[in-house]
Amino acid sequence: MAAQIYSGEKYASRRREISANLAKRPEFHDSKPLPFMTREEKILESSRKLTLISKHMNEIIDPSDKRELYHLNCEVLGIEGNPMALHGDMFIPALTAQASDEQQEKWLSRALRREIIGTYAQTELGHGTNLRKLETIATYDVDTQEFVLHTPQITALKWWPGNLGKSSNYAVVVALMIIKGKNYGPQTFMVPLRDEKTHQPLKGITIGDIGPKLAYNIVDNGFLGFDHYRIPRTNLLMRHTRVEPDGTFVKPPHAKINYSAMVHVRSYMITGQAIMLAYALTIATRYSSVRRQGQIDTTQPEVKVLEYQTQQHRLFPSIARAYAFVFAGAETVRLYERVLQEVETGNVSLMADLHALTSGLKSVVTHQTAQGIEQARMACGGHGYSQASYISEIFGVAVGGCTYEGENLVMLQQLARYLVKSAGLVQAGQSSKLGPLVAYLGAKSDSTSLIDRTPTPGFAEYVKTFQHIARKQTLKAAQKLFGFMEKGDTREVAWNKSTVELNRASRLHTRLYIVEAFVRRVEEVADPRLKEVLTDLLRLHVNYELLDVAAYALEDGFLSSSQLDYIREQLYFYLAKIRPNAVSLVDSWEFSDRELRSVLGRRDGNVYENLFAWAKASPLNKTDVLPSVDKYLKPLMESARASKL
Ligand SMILES: CCCCCCCCCCCCC/C=C/C(=O)SCCNC(=O)CCNC(=O)[C@H](O)C(C)(C)COP(=O)(O)OP(=O)(O)OC[C@H]1O[C@@H](n2cnc3c(N)ncnc32)[C@H](O)[C@@H]1OP(=O)(O)O
Ligand SMILES: Cc1cc2nc3c(=O)[nH]c(=O)nc-3n(C[C@H](O)[C@H](O)[C@H](O)COP(=O)(O)OP(=O)(O)OC[C@H]3O[C@@H](n4cnc5c(N)ncnc54)[C@H](O)[C@@H]3O)c2cc1C
Repeated sequence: MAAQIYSGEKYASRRREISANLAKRPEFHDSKPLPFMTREEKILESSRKLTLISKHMNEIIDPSDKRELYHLNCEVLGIEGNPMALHGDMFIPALTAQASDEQQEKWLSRALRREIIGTYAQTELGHGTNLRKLETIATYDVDTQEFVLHTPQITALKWWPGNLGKSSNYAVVVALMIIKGKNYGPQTFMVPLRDEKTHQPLKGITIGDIGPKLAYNIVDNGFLGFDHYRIPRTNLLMRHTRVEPDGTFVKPPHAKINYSAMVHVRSYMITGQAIMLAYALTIATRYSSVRRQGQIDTTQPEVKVLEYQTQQHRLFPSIARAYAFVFAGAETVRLYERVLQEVETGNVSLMADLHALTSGLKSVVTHQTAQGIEQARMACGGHGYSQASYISEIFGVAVGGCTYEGENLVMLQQLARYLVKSAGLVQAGQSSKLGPLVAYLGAKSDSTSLIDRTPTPGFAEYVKTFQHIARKQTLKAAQKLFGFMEKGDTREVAWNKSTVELNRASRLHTRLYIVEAFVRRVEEVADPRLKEVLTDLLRLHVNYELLDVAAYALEDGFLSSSQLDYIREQLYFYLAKIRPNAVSLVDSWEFSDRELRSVLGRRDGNVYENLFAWAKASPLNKTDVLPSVDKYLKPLMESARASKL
């Protein structure tokens, strides 16, 4: 099963080898539990381990293999980030996709060797979503052939970029490019921030950390201001866009080609989110198979809480989603790599499809992941609320994905733009022009769903029902938009009046895609035992997801209430059927205890002993009497006692 999750036996077994190798190297392990450290201690500890990784990486992994590096980072550094997180996630991808060969020789090679540390500085105090209104300006000075970076007002301060505050000495900075008074929109520049030897900020640069956040606090998200700060013309990233010495602007082959670092993260983060969801479910499912509370049969001992249907309903559909997301994530990474290669040859035809797909997936997956993690925390009762479970940290890190790389409701609108165009083609009788991701929009629905109308409905009946729902909502939302426009609204006003419906269409389209990705993967599985378990999980998934969106199919009679009853019964049937495999389904992700960092979720199942040992190690228990008691509480009680006398 691990080979299914990790798209092949090769990487699945490499993960095991890497974990086994690290188990023998105590210097790579957390020196104490992360929840017992201050933010400063965590950053120090993470930097220590980062240095070890840089020194010994070649002995443990193939550093050219992104996935091996990712696993090494998960084991050693964990999810709370590290001082070079953005270096790998965005700085290197931005240089790879946007720097010219010459620039890559100068900077990318140094970045890969970790001679310099970089980040991606785009968001500002006043603007994150609307990139065209960024306020940092890069004005071209033809005389000196330099760009002058400037922060004209407080809202123009860069704000949020990861590792900007304290760790990075370079950044790919996004600024509005002005040449001879003309605004050429957001462009990307390579900008030195700190002296390479002293690490002091360079003259003209104001820089620092933005303070603690909900989670992800090892990362020093930062602020950055420029005071007429000059960089050479050749620091504009010029793989696709160019500015000649005389200020002539040479357009890229696609207007949004500079957004590639964002598309990179959106493509990879689907897998990252699936893994975080699986972390939380591993913890909660293992704990639920140890925790005993209450009885189902009063003549029998107390049961494991995993026997309760409500507990299964709380956890198992999310287990299915974690599998679905990791399968969908593998597809987005494949498409991203393909588009990256094609863009190199000047072919930008798939950029819009990739953008639409990743915009929808990032939004739906992060939202459902956060929901699933929070349910997993609650499924652990009181102990879930303790940081010993580590689920609160997993939640905090994962839920950040709803905001970063494009606020979810905004990114759903990006997909909606694509869907509306596709709906326009259908309306114009040009369905043959629809791309493969939206071809279903041009098909005709059956009059009713065939679920429960055939002896054992196959996945095709479910897929058709999801297609019907997504098609109906897309065409309806587009019609609403077109209707407002016909009545005289501008497109923008009409769009704003239709966005709740449009975003619904985007979610339904994306959920259909996720179901299809799951079906595609299960169909490929050859091993019959594996296929049976995955088929059960997929059946749970399709029934659960369909129930969740059934209102759309009930309102036009595509599904009847008796079919809905059938879907509910199927759901309950598969909850029970999956129960014996539940622990194996989470164990199949093969997370080591070090990677999970959860006292509740450890493989040995000795929850109570482990919890007690953890509590005893809490910094508050180092002494029996705290200074706060000596200083305040004792005098308070003493004076209360004295006044009574
Ligand atoms: C192995 C496992 C690995 C796991 C790895 C996990 C990684 C985890 C990493 C965690 C690190 C997190 C770090 C976070 C970093 C950041 O957050 S960086 C900042 C991110 N910021 C954003 O995402 C901003 C969101 N805003 C936008 O993207 C844009 O402003 C916008 C909303 C898309 C609008 O852009 P604008 O330029 O104003 O567009 P318009 O002029 O309106 O045109 C829209 C048309 O452009 C098309 N388009 C937009 N983007 C793209 C694109 N990227 N590619 C192709 N096309 C694009 C869009 O479709 C519109 O087209 P039309 O409909 O045809 O007009
Ligand atoms: C953990 C984390 C890490 C980050 N790392 C980086 C980084 O490394 N580099 C970097 O540059 N940035 C980074 N960011 C910033 C992040 O990319 C932005 O916060 C994000 O893109 C959202 O933009 P915003 O903050 O401007 O939100 P806003 O756009 O202000 O969103 C506020 C609300 O307005 C709504 N809204 C905005 N525009 C529209 C619209 N057109 N239609 C309808 N509703 C709208 C949103 O849906 C939301 O409800 C990070 C953020 C976080 C939380």
